[in-house]
Amino acid sequence: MTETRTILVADDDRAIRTVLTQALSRAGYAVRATSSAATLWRWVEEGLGDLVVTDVIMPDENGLDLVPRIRRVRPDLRVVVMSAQSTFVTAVKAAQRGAFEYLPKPFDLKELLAVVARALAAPAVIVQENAETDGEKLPLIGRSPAMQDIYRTVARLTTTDLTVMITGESGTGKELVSRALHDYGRRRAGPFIAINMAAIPRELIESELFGHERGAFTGALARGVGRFEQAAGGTLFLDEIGDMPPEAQTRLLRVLQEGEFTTVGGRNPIKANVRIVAATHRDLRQAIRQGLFREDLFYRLNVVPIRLPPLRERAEDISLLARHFLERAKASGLPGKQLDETAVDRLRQHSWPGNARELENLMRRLAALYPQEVIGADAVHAELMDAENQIDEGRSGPETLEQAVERHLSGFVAAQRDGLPVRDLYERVLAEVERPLLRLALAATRGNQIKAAAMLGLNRNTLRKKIRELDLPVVRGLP
Ligand SMILES: Nc1ncnc2c1ncn2[C@@H]1O[C@H](COP(=O)(O)OP(=O)(O)OP(=O)(O)O)[C@@H](O)[C@H]1O
Repeated sequence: MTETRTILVADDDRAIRTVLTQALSRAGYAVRATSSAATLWRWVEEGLGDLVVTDVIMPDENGLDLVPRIRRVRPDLRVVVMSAQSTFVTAVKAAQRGAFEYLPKPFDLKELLAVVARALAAPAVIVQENAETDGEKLPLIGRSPAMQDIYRTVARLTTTDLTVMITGESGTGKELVSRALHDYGRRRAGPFIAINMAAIPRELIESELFGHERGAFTGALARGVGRFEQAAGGTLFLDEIGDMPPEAQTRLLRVLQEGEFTTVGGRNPIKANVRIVAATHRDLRQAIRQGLFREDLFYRLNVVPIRLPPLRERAEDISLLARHFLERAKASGLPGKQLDETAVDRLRQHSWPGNARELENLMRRLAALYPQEVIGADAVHAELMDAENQIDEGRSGPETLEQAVERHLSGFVAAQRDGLPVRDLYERVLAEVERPLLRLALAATRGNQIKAAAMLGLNRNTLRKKIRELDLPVVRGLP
């Protein structure tokens, strides 16, 4: 029989102690629970317990302050921190002080039990205490579960130098997250250097990244220092990595493999000393299938992926963010404004294709243009409509597929509003797109399913299955 493990629980809320004690006992652990940090500390000093689960705010001491002390006297004793103050800074502090895991309250018991099991099973590693970042100013706003997951990941990453790949639509905060990784990470004393692949002429990207020797190309009058060298000791943020030209991709891959680089026109290898954070709004897997992005480079960069959800998937963050942006606008010299509840409701109805950046711009406009101190739904609505009209007018060139689909679907949804309930809409709409797509691919390859599958980037069996499901005619050699 395996020995019973003992969990030490500290929380000043009796209800939480009861629930945790019951759940952990039922799962086969012995439990000791207390409401005070002092008692927890005494147990730890006496050598009791195999794991600590502690709250942050307790009447006599902050649970986070206990973590480094616990780790000093009992480095093997893992600590799980729970907190209702579920902010980015709490998550980072818990990670930096050596907590094994951080659980934002409320959490579900299954999650807690999984964390407890993991903590007890994890091999004993001595977590180095990391120097602390100070300040409570929050770099990232949002309390949605999706953001909590991101805080936890970012917090854990601040104690490592692992390469990170951030994906997300434009304006979701990719640059902000990369800055937080740097500002709260081990390299924060070093530089943070950003380079945007989409903003630099393709032929200059290699020399921008790696530097060049004098005379390496026409116009290279002096030696140029590249971003890799500038970022030494710090973080290099490769923005819009999906837009990197193929030659630069090959060169970057070599740097990641070998840990050193040479300047354009140079011979002597220079040791790379950067933490790389890459970001993209593109679907890189699709770019790989299209032969536009190197798969081997992708795997080198995608060591820890972070996906930033679009704002419409975390509507509960909109009001916090909006108020945060109004504060920022005020700090930059614009008049201070409040939003009333109707304004917040109207904000929640919008789909935010430009994500947090769009919300930030809207808040700045409201602060600058409206005289009243309290902003209501009317002002928000008027500004949203105005921005939409401007986009429509400014739209040049042919309509994109996405726009066409959206136009079509909004008409469809509006027509159904008072009619019968809509069913299976997702399947039906996808079939509408899939059918012409497959038909065209088959026509273009004269019914050759191998070629059509390659063209579509689909597996041959998947294509065959889809042809059957969509009831498409199979014709060979035509037209
Ligand atoms: N969670 C957040 N909390 C506070 N501010 C945010 C948050 N997310 C985004 N912002 C703000 O929104 C703006 C856009 O964010 P950012 O530039 O990081 O987006 P991005 O994903 O890098 O965009 P792009 O892909 O267009 O470069 C910035 O001013 C940023 O400070």
